[in-house]
Amino acid sequence: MKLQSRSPETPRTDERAAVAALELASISYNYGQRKALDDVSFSIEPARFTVLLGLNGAGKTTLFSLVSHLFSPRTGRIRVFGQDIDRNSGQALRRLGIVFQARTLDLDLTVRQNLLYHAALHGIGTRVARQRIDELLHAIDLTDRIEEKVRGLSGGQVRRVEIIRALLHRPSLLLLDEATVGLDIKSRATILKDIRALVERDGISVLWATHLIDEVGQADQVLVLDKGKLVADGPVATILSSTGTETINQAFSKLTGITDMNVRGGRP
Ligand SMILES: Nc1ncnc2c1ncn2[C@@H]1O[C@H](COP(=O)(O)OP(=O)(O)OP(=O)(O)O)[C@@H](O)[C@H]1O
Repeated sequence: MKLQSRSPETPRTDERAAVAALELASISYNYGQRKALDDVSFSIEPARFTVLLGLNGAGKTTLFSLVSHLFSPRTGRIRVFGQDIDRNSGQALRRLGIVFQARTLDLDLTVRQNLLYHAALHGIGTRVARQRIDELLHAIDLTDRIEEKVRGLSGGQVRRVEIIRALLHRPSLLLLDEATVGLDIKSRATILKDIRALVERDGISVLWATHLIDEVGQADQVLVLDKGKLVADGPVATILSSTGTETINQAFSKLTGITDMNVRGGRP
């Protein structure tokens, strides 16, 4: 069920003027015989915080791997700010920053070394890189750890370094895959607050993948993915009214058929 349906006669003037930050059209993906994504279509608005909500195995990581061009879909089309990920992959990927679920920093390098290395891979000169690293460390409150080896940081601090790394080339769209998984409540709240500030302050578009319903804010756009299918797409209020529910927790249960699973802070 797609909740944000729009009749053909509804005016689309605003949408024609604004290019979607991310647009997926009829994306399907199989691992052998297993269907991981089934005809998924949606678009997300620029400068919005959009939550991609789905249980483990729903297809969130597969979707991120397709958007970041690690995998190629056999069907459909993906555009980042209007740039087709297959035809103009360089331009599309330049606008994209990604924090994957798996941790990929070099544990034996310092925070600064990791960040400078990544900046060099993106062709950012050392002087500019140092300046951006300092700005981001300050914004994300990690300045005092810059000369420390990553091995010595907490899980939450490692995540924040990964977020800084994903922002170094100044992407317009940031994708985060279960960025708070395994972290304590305080670290989760800090990271979520920092990412929401990026949207408010800098106008960055964010796609935040999670299975934790309490990370959804009342003003967010929400995509609900269930067993590879998009089952809801819209603002929280629209999803509640379309499902006849009062909370996003109830709406999610109704849409996915789950009843008593813990999706409020632990792994379901
Ligand atoms: N490399 C793979 N080979 C075969 N099947 C896979 C592979 N990766 C994922 N899958 C399957 O594809 C489906 C979607 O998995 P995916 O990892 O995209 O979901 P997810 O929502 O990110 O879940 P999680 O939060 O647990 O990572 C699942 O059924 C999963 O078992």
